[in-house]
Amino acid sequence: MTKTQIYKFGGASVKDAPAVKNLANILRNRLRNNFVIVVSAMGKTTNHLETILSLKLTNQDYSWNSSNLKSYHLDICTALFPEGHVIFPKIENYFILLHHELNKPVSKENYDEYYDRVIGFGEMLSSRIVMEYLCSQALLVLWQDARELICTNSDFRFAKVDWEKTRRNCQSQLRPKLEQFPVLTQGFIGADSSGRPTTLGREGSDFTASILATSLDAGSVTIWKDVPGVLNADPKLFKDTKLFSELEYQQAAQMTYYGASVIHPKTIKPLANAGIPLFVKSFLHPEENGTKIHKTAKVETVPTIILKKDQILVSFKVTDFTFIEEKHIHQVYEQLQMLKLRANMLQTSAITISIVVDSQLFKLEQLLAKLKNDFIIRYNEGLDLLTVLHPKPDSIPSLLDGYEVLLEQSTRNMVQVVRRLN
Ligand SMILES: Nc1ncnc2c1ncn2[C@@H]1O[C@H](COP(=O)(O)OP(=O)(O)O)[C@@H](O)[C@H]1O
Ligand SMILES: N[C@@H](CC(=O)OP(=O)(O)O)C(=O)O
Repeated sequence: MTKTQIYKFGGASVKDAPAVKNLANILRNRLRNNFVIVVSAMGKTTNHLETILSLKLTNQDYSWNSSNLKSYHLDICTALFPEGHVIFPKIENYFILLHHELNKPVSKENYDEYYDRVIGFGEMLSSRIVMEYLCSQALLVLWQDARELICTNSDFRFAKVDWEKTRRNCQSQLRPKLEQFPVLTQGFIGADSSGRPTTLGREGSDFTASILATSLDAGSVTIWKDVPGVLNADPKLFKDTKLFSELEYQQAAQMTYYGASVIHPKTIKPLANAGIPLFVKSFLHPEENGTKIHKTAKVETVPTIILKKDQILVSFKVTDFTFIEEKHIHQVYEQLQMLKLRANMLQTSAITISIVVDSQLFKLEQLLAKLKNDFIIRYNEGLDLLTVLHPKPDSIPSLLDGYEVLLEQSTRNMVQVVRRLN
């Protein structure tokens, strides 16, 4: 049997009815057996579910938000299906289940588990709609609940994959189906060993494609995006970007590590280990080659700009007239780990440790509470972290025009700057 091929379609590629039709057109001449399709929630559904969750958490009314979300999905269905189609009661049913979950109590203590029970509804809705539409177009696919495949620990919202169990599930449950029909499943979601829903971290559907690929010894993974492939900067933020036709696994992984959001950072390593190529292609121009990420001797040295927004710069100053030692860094990192926060940048001086972290619900206040007795802590919110790989002398100044620089760090191959709009 030929090797499995995996296609992943993210939120932008299923954001409305024309997008779903376009997805079907992409599959029309490409679909065959031994084919897995991974879909994310439609458009910005996950963000909307997060809004509903935070309204619920703060005892505010979310009925307007949830009825909007329902109308959004029903409007897409109205444009795709004839009246009376089975999809309509299915969507109604998902929203009944969603409200059932939302009627349960939530607190800061059970928030992460609660979040994972609710947030996966986006992927459930999307995968049902896409599956029904493909079948209505004579593109027969089987629907698979990803929570029966992707086995994780119970680290809710940031669950870690149990690779052995996931591989066993894929081989025993998915492989026999794939011999008959292509299978469509959800990205981003999994379940722990007790069957409780978990998620792999925001934007984790790319990672799902990679997990399934390694568990099935796939031939390739293709992720379909609204850009021509991987570029040397986000084209929505920067002009005159350049497409990489190919990238070495490590170079692509490095870009994602610093925040190039076109690929989820965990996606590449499993594929690199298994030698499975990753294609990033445009769903708007599917005939174009896009970017191939694979084992290659080619080293790209084009200046590459990565911008992470909504960053917080936190500085910890020792209080006892000593200097910064390893134990202080350890203390800060220990708390970051407990809070599942990553330092996107770290700088130490004689008496201060400065870190840059993503802005995340509750996290800053928890970090401050834990460390306020040992350090004088100051922070600045709403910052940009700019990383330039392979910078040229003229790469940086224009990026700082109109900005104040709060922190800067450079090596031979990289410059990182924390900036704030003047
Ligand atoms: N270096 C880059 N090359 C291409 N796109 C990038 C890059 N960095 C960021 N992006 C952004 O990534 C987006 C695609 O990723 P994403 O929105 O997560 O897709 P989806 O959710 O549909 O899977 C693009 O629209 C683009 O704005
Ligand atoms: N829907 C989830 C998972 C995901 O990966 O989505 P996308 O493929 O649209 O980035 C999220 O928005 O986080």
